[in-house]
Amino acid sequence: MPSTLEGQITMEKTPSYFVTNSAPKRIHSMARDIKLIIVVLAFKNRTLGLIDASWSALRIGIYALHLETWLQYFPLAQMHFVSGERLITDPAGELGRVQDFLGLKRIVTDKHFYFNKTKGFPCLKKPEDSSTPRCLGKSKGRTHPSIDPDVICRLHKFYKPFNMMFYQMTGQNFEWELEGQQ
Ligand SMILES: Nc1ncnc2c1ncn2[C@@H]1O[C@H](COP(=O)(O)OS(=O)(=O)O)[C@@H](OP(=O)(O)O)[C@H]1O
Repeated sequence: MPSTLEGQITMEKTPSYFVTNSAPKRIHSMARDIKLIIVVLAFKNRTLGLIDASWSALRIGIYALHLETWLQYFPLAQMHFVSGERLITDPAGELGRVQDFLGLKRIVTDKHFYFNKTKGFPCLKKPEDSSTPRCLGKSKGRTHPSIDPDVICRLHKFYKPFNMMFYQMTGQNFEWELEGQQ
């Protein structure tokens, strides 16, 4: 990782940290004043958990459980939760809140995104290092398999109490119980 200069913010992205029990303690002993950004998504909108209904896949989505571990080391004020659903429907709004959380000026706005019909996702109009629009690669925004409605229903019942707990802990309702979400 390159050195962070005055006025720069170092960012590191490892999705698995949030679900790794040993991560909060180790990260806290390294840097206790960092800000944590966690992207969360209704189970139905995640691919992994649906392809492989193993315990480890199910466990990933029990956000309340993971958050409880993190709260033993970091206060909620140092965390920001990004709605994975809104990141797709309103990327500028969601990134606006991320910039606020990081204490940055809202530089990234609506004018940086457009909806790419072929990709089916928002893409960048003009990335920093190029003058041409850019979408995320093939491994992002994959086609999801269709799932038996009965399995969806059972997963819904499984996650509901954990989601309620998560909304209470974060003070944010991600509305995954609304029809069409989860
Ligand atoms: N703009 C845009 N383009 C493409 N994909 C988008 C976008 N915004 C959010 N998403 C969703 O992000 C999912 C992939 O994210 P990541 O691979 O970074 O997740 S992870 O790091 O592996 O946890 C990816 O999940 P999959 O649909 O399962 O591939 C998308 O649902």
